[in-house]
This record gives sequence, C-alpha cells and structure tokens, in this order.
Amino acid sequence: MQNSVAIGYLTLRNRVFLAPMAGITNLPMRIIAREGGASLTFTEMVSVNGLTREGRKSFDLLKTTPQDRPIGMQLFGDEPEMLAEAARLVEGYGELIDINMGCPVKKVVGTGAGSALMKDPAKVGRIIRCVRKATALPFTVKIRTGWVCGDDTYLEVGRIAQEEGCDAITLHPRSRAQMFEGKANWAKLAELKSALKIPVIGSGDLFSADDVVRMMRETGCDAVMVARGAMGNPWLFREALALLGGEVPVPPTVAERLAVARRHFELFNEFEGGRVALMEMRKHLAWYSKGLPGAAQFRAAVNRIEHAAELVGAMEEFFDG
Ligand SMILES: Cc1cc2nc3c(=O)[nH]c(=O)nc-3n(C[C@H](O)[C@H](O)[C@H](O)COP(=O)(O)O)c2cc1C
Repeated sequence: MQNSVAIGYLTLRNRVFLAPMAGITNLPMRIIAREGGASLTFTEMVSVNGLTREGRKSFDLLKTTPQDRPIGMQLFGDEPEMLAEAARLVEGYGELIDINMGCPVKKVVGTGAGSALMKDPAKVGRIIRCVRKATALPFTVKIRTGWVCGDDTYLEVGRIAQEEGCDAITLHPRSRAQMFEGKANWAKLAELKSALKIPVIGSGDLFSADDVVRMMRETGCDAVMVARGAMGNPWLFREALALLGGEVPVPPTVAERLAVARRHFELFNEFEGGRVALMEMRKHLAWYSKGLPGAAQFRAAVNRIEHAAELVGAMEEFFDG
C-alpha cells in the first residue's frame, strides 16, 4: 500500500497526497507537505471566472516551483465551456487538473459551483465531457456524497465521471448539508470504490497515520488525501508511509519541529514577503504548537510579534526551551 499509484499517465511515488485547502495549501505549505512525504499536492481552488478574465490573483494561486511538482490544479466553476477554457489556459502550469465539486461554502454554491453540482449529475456529465476534450492532462473530480443527506448522488456522479473519461475521482463522504459535522462515512467510499474501475481517492477525517491505514484497508481506496490533519503536522505523511510499509512510525523530535517551523517561515519569506510571512506564520505556529506545553502563551506572544528576528527567537525558545 506504500507503493506508487497511477492517475492517467501520471505515476505518483506513493498513495498519500495533500488535499486542496483554500487559504491554506499555498506554495510554502505544499513544499512542507512534500518534504514530509506527500507525493502529490493541489493548489487552492482557482476560479475559472478569474482565470478566463486573466485575473492576476487567480494566476498567482498557480504559482509553483520545480520542487513543488507534480501538482494538481484545482478549478471551480459551473459552466462547461468556461471550465474547458480554463483547463486549456492552465495546461502549462501543472501536471493534473481537478474540478471542485465538493466545496460547501455559500459564496461558491451560490454560483452553481462546488457541491451545488452534486444536485445535477447531467450537468456534471456535460462539464466532464467538455473539459476532457479540452485537455490531455490527467483529469480528476473531487466530490461529496450529495447535496443533502438521504439524497446521495455520488454513485451516479462517479459512474458519469468514469464514462466521460476522468482518470480518478476523490470522495469526501459527507453531504453538503453536513459541512464538516459528524463523521465522514467511509462505507460510502468503499461503495464507490467497488462500483468503479478508475482509481478512487479517499478524503475525510484523516488525523493520524493510523487513520490513513484504516481508511485504505476498510475502503480499498487507491490513495488518500490528508487535509486538516496536515495543518501543523507534516510528519503525518512520513508516519503514514511508515505504517503502510509495516514499520513503526517515528514522531517528530523537538529539533525537527523547530527546523520545520523555521523552514516554513523561510519559505513564506521567500515566496510571499515579510509582512504576509509574519501574518501567515501566526496561523501555522498555532497549529505547530497545538497540544504542546505552554502553547497558549506562545500563541499570544507570537500574535504580538512584528519582526522576523523576534519571531525566530520566540520559536527557538518555545520548541527548544
Ligand atoms: C479550510 C479548508 C479549506 C478547504 N478548501 C478546499 C478546496 O479549496 N477545495 C477542495 O476540494 N476541498 C477543500 N477542502 C476540503 C478538504 O480538501 C477535505 O476534503 C476535507 O477537509 C476533509 O478532509 P479532512 O477531514 O482530512 O480535513 C477544504 C477544507 C478545509 C478545512
């Protein structure tokens, strides 16, 4: 289970990916996850409206580096032709195209995109047909179980995705109405896996190496995507890979925590610049320090810091001290 997996012509060196997260899986976070062991990462979702109107902000979200490859570019929109046009525009920016059919937030579903598409499998079919014609890149969709509980469309959407030429499908087995409440229903992931021939990627409630192994065993899914569990814990990837390979996972040492937090800050400085780096690191340091003694005081101190050198000092004191 630790071995490679193919999505279309793209071979990934292992089956543990970093999931797309808007506002979080930017370039520094993706590099950190990759150095932790993730074999594939995704951009934050990018609006096809923005891309087709040549919005600089939308193209900025596709910013990547050679060490951040292979990368999946996640698009959101609801118009088949616009999604196809966006797929053509981004073709040179990454290795895989994914369409977001799972986002539950009002701003997105209000436009007919994200999980609103789970209400209309016929439209999903038109979108996939159109995008499939537009790009030769490996192409996937990421879905939820349906719009509301009791009105599941994931099996129908899954079959359509396979028939129309998707190379893989990711399921986060919650309905749109559930948002992030309750538990992800992994039995539905198992059902989708047995219904399809294309690879099925599992998402939902992966917070430890043990969760990753259990999801793969219980559902038979071909790969997994870690989302919230990777925040402040990029060691989850190496721990999961160790456990999948029959080895005992090794938790991070204090020195590793400090080294990775420092590296994360350096990456933010390199790619985003000073002020953004400081602001972004506040969020990540809250995650890196979660559960450690003195975390609350550390967070409060970090939130007052205005200079890079001071932040590094606070990190050294907290993780090393
Ligand atoms: C803050 C946040 C932002 C997210 N943004 C996206 C997104 O842009 N595209 C997407 O397909 N899923 C997005 N997701 C969903 C995750 O990719 C994942 O499917 C979900 O969080 C379940 O996995 P988890 O339990 O491991 O967190 C987001 C989740 C969170 C918590």
